[in-house]
Amino acid sequence: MTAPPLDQLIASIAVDIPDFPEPGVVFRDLTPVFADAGAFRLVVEALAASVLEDPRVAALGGGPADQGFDVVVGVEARGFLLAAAVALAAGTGVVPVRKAGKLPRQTVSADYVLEYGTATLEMHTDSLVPGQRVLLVDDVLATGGTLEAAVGLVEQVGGVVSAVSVVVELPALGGRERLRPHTVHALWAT
Ligand SMILES: O=P(O)(O)OC[C@H]1O[C@H](OP(=O)(O)OP(=O)(O)O)[C@H](O)[C@@H]1O
Ligand SMILES: Nc1ncnc2[nH]cnc12
Repeated sequence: MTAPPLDQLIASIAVDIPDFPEPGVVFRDLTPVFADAGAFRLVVEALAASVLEDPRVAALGGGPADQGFDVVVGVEARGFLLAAAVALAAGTGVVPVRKAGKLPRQTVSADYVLEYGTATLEMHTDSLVPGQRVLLVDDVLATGGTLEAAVGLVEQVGGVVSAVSVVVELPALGGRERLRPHTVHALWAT
């Protein structure tokens, strides 16, 4: 039996929760995907390969062995589950974008609106080397408010976003358009 395509595998394991965390929101719960050893490995490997496999960003590469990014940046909290694993698979380090008040040294910060609320993200000002190429990772791209804020922080501290990679994109909410001109990779769109 052949394995299903990755988007079908993710779709078959993820769970939709209507009206969570507020009425009208369909929450895409990916925790069962992360809990499945085989699916988690495939997801992590696909995210790590996402820049390399995209001809649009081939120009960013430094040679055949170059994967198109130097470091992985992950967004608290669910993005952390992915970012550390992707960095390990890619052989890079990992840098956190955190919710407000968690980082101990000098930070840049950005307020933002997401599908079901508002929040503030922060990043250490010295967390990236100027010019360092970043793969920005999160679990869900909904309105794009979170990742737009994270892109802004990466750029403020001198990073260059190679691509934004997520497990699931909700295209009806327009996040991809909001992140233009940055390249967005999604393993599943629903
Ligand atoms: O595209 P958007 O509309 O901005 O929504 C996407 C964001 O929402 C979720 O995070 P949440 O703020 O719920 O935090 P969590 O990871 O701590 O659960 C998700 O992990 C993304 O970061
Ligand atoms: N519909 C949704 N499901 C899961 N996480 C989200 N983050 C923002 N919108 C979401």
